[in-house]
Amino acid sequence: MEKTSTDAFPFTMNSSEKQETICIFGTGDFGRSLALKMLQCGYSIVFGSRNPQKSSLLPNGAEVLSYSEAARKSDIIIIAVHREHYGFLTELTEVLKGKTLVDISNNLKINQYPESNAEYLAQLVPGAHVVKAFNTISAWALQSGALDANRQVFVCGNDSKAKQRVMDIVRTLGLTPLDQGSLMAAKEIENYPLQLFPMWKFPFYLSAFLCVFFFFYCVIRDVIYPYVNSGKDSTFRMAISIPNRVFPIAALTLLALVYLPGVIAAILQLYRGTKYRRFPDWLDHWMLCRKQLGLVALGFASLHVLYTLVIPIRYYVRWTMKNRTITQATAKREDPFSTSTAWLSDSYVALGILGFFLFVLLGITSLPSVSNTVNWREFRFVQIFIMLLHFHRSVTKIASETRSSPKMLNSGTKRHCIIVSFPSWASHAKTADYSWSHRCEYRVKSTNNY
Ligand SMILES: NC(=O)C1=CN([C@@H]2O[C@H](COP(=O)(O)OP(=O)(O)OC[C@H]3O[C@@H](n4cnc5c(N)ncnc54)[C@H](OP(=O)(O)O)[C@@H]3O)[C@@H](O)[C@H]2O)C=CC1
Ligand SMILES: [Cu+2]
Repeated sequence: MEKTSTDAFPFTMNSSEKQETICIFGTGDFGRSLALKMLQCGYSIVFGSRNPQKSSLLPNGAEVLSYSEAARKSDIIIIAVHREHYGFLTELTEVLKGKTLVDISNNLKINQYPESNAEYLAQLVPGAHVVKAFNTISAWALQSGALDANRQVFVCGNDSKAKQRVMDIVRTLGLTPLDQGSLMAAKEIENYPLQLFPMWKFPFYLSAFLCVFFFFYCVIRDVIYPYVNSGKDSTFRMAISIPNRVFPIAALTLLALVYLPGVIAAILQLYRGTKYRRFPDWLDHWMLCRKQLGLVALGFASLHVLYTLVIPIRYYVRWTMKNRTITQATAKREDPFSTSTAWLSDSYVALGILGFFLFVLLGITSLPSVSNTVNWREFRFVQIFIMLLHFHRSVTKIASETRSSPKMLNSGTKRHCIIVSFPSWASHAKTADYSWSHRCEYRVKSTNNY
């Protein structure tokens, strides 16, 4: 075996151990980056290239030969060439017989070809052992050493010996190999890097839609309607009041959507009378992105908390309070302290805090590192508590509203339907900001919207 790398990287090369030579086909970005990394880890590198003389920017210590010459130097060959150019490999079938070919290629689109690139390579060079690896690692990450984000290398292949050798190399490079089984898994591995936040797409679009929809709904209700009705300019509501109503609605809707697919799945299983049948694709996907839905919901809930905390320092709120006090004083009206109202309002806020705390707890327990330490029953326990708190909170809220404004009782029947069907959602949808204490008139009108 040759040792060309010793001069370039004497510090990583232990003279007593003789590292194997690895052949890399293709002197492009990825080939060069991988070679550099391998040289640093003590391997000898032989490049195979169409133009061995013209190749430039190659790492020091690497040798460049023609494809067929390079292939003879090593029995592990990394194919750093795009799939479209694999054609030349058919001429090398004899040389490549019995060797390990590592397919690192990616495609531009998901399921671009009927068979995976690795399986295609195996068809082109029948005598070789094809192993899929490295495709999830980027050339940039290899060069800059920024591998903390993704150290995982999915490896699959039909020949277990060849696969084991590739996994050893992956380990030597300081990466974590994950055995994905036979070459049949290659397709999935190739699709993986093309999926941009695969499980986040649906939650993202859904929450964007919810936000936009409810924002405009609230604008029509709280800005345009009062303007048309009484010429009142309340555009300032678009900064805090309306977002603070939109966020909790979005949070609770998303939270409901976290639990809904489980119920649908259970109903479906009962209806079919078996659990050994696949769910429809939409349900499957929905189930798989529940954690993301939950985390987005938690994000909205946190925003809601922040927006709620600033309420007392808002000019509008301070002005309203001051004005009420002055009006009351000049009219010499009395407003005796009501312990029950104090109780209701305090417990309302307290339940909100506890509900949020448990929501955060649920978010934390759903993180993989934490959920491993929490068993399923403990997880359910936290979830059920959140549900209970949400429910209680909305009931106290409705109770306090009803007390603070006897007029509210008029629409009581309608509201009860809402309470039963969508407890906390409804309570938030109605009034999420301070206005509940001093906009009773207006609220009676708006409640009828639901
Ligand atoms: N860049 C990246 O971050 C990653 C790339 N990959 C995969 O690695 C493979 C190579 O990618 P990358 O290095 O970026 O691509 P480049 O275009 O930079 O390099 C491809 C190399 O293929 C060789 N080649 C052989 N035959 C042909 C041909 N007919 N036409 C053109 N080139 C040919 C060339 O080397 P020569 O001139 O020496 O013959 C060329 O340098 C691809 O399959 C890609 O999907 C995978 C993960 C990440
Ligand atoms: Cu709230």
